[in-house]
Amino acid sequence: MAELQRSVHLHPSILSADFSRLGEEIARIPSADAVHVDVMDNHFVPNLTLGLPVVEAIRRATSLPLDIHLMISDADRWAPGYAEAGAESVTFHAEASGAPIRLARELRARGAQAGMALKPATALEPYLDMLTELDMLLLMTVEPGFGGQAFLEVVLPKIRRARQAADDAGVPVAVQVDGGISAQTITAAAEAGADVFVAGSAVYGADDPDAALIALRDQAAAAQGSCG
Ligand SMILES: O=C(CO)[C@H](O)[C@H](O)COP(=O)(O)O
Ligand SMILES: [Co+2]
Repeated sequence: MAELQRSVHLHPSILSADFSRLGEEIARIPSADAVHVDVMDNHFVPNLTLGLPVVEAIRRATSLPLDIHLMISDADRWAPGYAEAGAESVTFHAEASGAPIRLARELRARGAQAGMALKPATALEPYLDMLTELDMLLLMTVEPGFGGQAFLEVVLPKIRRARQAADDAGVPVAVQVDGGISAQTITAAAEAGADVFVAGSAVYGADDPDAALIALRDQAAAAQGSCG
């Protein structure tokens, strides 16, 4: 089957922003396609960030779409609340869900796009037959839990297999990558077939975060165009 028409989306992660003034920090990235919000529970991952009340406050502080990345245990119980809070997409980890198909359907029923994430070492193949249930598949390119880590090139073949499987099946699922995305790594991820890119330190570590995200998005689009 012919490759689906793709576009590039850049989602800055506020994990690398100043949490004491989140509203102002989000106002520095007006060109973002969505704001990536990392929810960590100090159980699924060894770090603690923020939860539903803060996501609700962020929802009020910006008109940008919210891309919620849940790194929490018992996703079946907690994820639907984030859809209710007005997130455009809610991504749960497959490793934290007992019923991923049911959860994806519940997220869609509550008006959010359904995303499912896989840690670097989690196999893709057991989940390929549920791609139609998903709007987005997140392939982690670092171990979840912290920003500023190095991109794991070992995930590149999994990105290629996911893109190939989606294209072969004609499923319009986005393939998101998260972790270590920068000017040094985004071309390889785009060439492998990713189309949604999360970048935390590479955006908020720049003097001009909006210029940085635009440059990253342009770089990914050029890479995608050169291999399409
Ligand atoms: O989910 C995450 C960590 O678990 C973050 O979204 C990710 O690490 C972004 O930060 P950076 O671009 O600095 O790697
Ligand atoms: Co994330």
